[in-house]
Amino acid sequence: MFSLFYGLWKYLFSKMELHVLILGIDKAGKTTLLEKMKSVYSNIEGIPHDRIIPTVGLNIGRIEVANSKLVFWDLGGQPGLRSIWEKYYEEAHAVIFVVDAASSLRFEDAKSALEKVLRHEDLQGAPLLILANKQDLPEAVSAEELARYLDLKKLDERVYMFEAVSAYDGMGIRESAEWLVEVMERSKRTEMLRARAGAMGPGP
Ligand SMILES: Nc1nc2c(ncn2[C@@H]2O[C@H](COP(=O)(O)OP(=O)(O)OP(=O)(O)O)[C@@H](O)[C@H]2O)c(=O)[nH]1
Ligand SMILES: [Mg+2]
Repeated sequence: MFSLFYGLWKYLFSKMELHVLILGIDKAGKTTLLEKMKSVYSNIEGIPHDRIIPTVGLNIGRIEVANSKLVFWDLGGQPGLRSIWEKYYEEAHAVIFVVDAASSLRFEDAKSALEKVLRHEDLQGAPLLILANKQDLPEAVSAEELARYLDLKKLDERVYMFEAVSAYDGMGIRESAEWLVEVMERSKRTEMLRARAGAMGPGP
């Protein structure tokens, strides 16, 4: 009997969605990246680059990667909108932080925004994927160079990875999504969020 319930429990949890928060300062390429992810994984063409406008509210994208259902929350990165980010932290299984790797003048702004994200207690233990976006541009720095520029402290206990990507040509997109799924599926944070969702039940 126990194993029957345990099997059902595991089955239900395996069907649960994993929430990925896409953060980064304005113009980093978050929305363009989300559209590219959607087109890579669903074969449906995303919104063309030139029709994407700066995000003010929230864009939601759902994709399935290696049998896991992912829900992406893409928020606006303009300075006045960054205070909204923390409303999503508690429910996020992982964070993608997008950086425009071709705009070295904005690395300092990106670094302080990311440091603030990492200090927030509601994101404790959340795996972090830092993307050096716009690799199709000749001035873009590599993932290793970006890691040196950002020089992040206190990353030791967090599962993280830097990846070079281009939301235009799709470079690094599959590697990024597959890494995320793998780390989220074994993270303690996912276990904790699933247990919490299970304890609250399906609701009325
Ligand atoms: N060359 C190049 N340009 C990109 C890439 N990704 C995004 N862009 C461009 O960068 C600009 C900003 O892209 P968005 O996707 O709107 O950036 P965002 O991070 O969502 O910006 P906010 O919503 O304001 O926070 C647009 O002109 C995009 O076309 C990329 O991989 N390569
Ligand atoms: Mg946007």
